[in-house]
Amino acid sequence: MSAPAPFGARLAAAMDDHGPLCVGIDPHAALLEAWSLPDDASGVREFGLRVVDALGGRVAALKPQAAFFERHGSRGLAALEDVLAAARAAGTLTVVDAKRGDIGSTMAGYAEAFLADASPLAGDAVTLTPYLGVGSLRPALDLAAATGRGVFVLCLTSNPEGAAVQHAVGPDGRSVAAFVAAHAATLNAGAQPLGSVGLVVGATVGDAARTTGTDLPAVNGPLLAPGVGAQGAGERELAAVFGAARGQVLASSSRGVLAAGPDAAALRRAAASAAAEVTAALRPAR
Ligand SMILES: O=C(O)c1cc(=O)[nH]c(=O)n1[C@@H]1O[C@H](COP(=O)(O)O)[C@@H](O)[C@H]1O
Repeated sequence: MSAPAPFGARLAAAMDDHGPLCVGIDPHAALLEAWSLPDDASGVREFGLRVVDALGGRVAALKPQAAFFERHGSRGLAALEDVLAAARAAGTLTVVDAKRGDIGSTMAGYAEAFLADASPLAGDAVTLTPYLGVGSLRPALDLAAATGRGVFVLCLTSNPEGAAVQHAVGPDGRSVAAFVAAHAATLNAGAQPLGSVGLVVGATVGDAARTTGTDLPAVNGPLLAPGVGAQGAGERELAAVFGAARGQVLASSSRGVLAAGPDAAALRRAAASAAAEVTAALRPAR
């Protein structure tokens, strides 16, 4: 069997086809109630499958939030596996939002869980946290490269508390965010049209890329931008945060789209409207 195209190339094609929108699958207890689903593993499974059913083949990517499945234990994890399998069958890219990071030897275990071909928890990409050192992520980066998968490493997160860590300046005078971005840039060097080592940069971070000296265009990889919708960011914020890196951005919205459910047609309308908004911001007519 031939090796799959690298994640960056597959994502770039999906963004061209559907617009640069990722819809998060975040089965919060309040949303389960609003969708008349039980707050248990069967509820999160049904929630996820309905989102895939409504939006599979219509958006660039889906991003199940592992936390909301893990809170239901082993049955919740089985539900996440089923949702990932359904998205795969629908031909839609998935980002498993698990935010893992550990010392290298343990990181190899997380990498096997979320990036190995044989793992039922593997999507097309996984979110990673670099705060045990970017070098500690090596097992995940290697396995992602070997299997045609991708990663999104936290860089400038959408929450206000992130700045205290991410804007901090190290002994070499570089901010933590700039250091993480430079690492990704090295790994993505020469990749066409986009590398597979992505970063998370919230759509709510204002001018943080500039003030922290984080060179986003140089990353040459995808930039996952949560914060659209429920956290308040829209067209103006996206354009301001990303500037010359706009073409690399995969904007992400969870509650902003999910609140329209459970009706499939309403979910589709909400996703189409969010996709139009982020497309206007990120891919203005040339
Ligand atoms: O990695 C993420 O996706 C992420 C990073 C970040 O900086 N901020 C952020 O909100 N997220 C995730 O994006 C989703 C945002 O959900 P909404 O605020 O409902 O759109 C949640 O699943 C968060 O965990």
